[in-house]
Amino acid sequence: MNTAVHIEKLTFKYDTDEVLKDIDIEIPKGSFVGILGPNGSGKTTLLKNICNILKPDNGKILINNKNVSNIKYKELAKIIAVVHQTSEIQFQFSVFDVVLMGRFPYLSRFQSEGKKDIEIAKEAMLSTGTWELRDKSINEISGGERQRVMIARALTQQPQILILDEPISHLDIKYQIGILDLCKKLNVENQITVIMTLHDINLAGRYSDYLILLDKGRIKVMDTPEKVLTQENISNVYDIEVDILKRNGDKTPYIIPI
Ligand SMILES: Nc1ncnc2c1ncn2[C@@H]1O[C@H](COP(=O)(O)OP(=O)(O)OP(=O)(O)O)[C@@H](O)[C@H]1O
Repeated sequence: MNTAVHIEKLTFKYDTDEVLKDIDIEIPKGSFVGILGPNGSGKTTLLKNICNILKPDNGKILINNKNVSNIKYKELAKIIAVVHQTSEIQFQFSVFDVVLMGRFPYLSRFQSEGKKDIEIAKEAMLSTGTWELRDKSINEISGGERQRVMIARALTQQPQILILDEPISHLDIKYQIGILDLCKKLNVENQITVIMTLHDINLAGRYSDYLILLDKGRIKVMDTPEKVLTQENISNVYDIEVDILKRNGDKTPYIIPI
């Protein structure tokens, strides 16, 4: 298998308690992977370990078969782009400048962006519906608009792997579907590996090739949505009773809490 991210025997703790335990995952290149799990189960911590913001206490993470801790910052930024749950930007940058910052891995220290960089940023903004916001200050747009701007910045990095932490949490239903459709299109047409955490189990099932279900820092199961979204798995991990529905001709199960 051609593997984009290979995690071997990873454990991680912030203080004394292990937040991630014995994590073994292989994410195939070009796949769309959804990470599910209750609040505090370790989803964000896992994403931060994958992109080298946090260092594992044990085990290792290979990106394109190279240990992530040995990949230089700018090199890693050409491979992985991350959209965090919250993103503080202190200065009054324009939305366009923030998106253009996504080109930093491709520029040397004092080099400014050229025509090609500006074109790439514009294209990313058009595809995320943020081009109209370009002259506004980044601190004067709504939470949902900001979320789309941060996705545009990540696309401007032209990554091989796109990591998104709750990318649709502030979005209305139209933009939720719009952003997930866009990620799927990038995934299918450009073979970008997409890894995202989501709280919406049904949307995660609908878009993902594989789901990872985390439970108290451990992997309960990683498999296709059909195999992960079972009454047993959901009630064990979330402690709720659910019904499973399937629409005609649709393989993906739908979860309805009882
Ligand atoms: N910076 C930190 N220092 C100490 N503990 C932390 C820190 N960040 C998270 N934790 C703890 O680690 C555990 C996992 O947190 P994490 O944010 O990874 O969970 P999550 O699954 O992403 O949760 P959510 O769905 O609420 O976003 C939680 O118990 C949390 O309290």
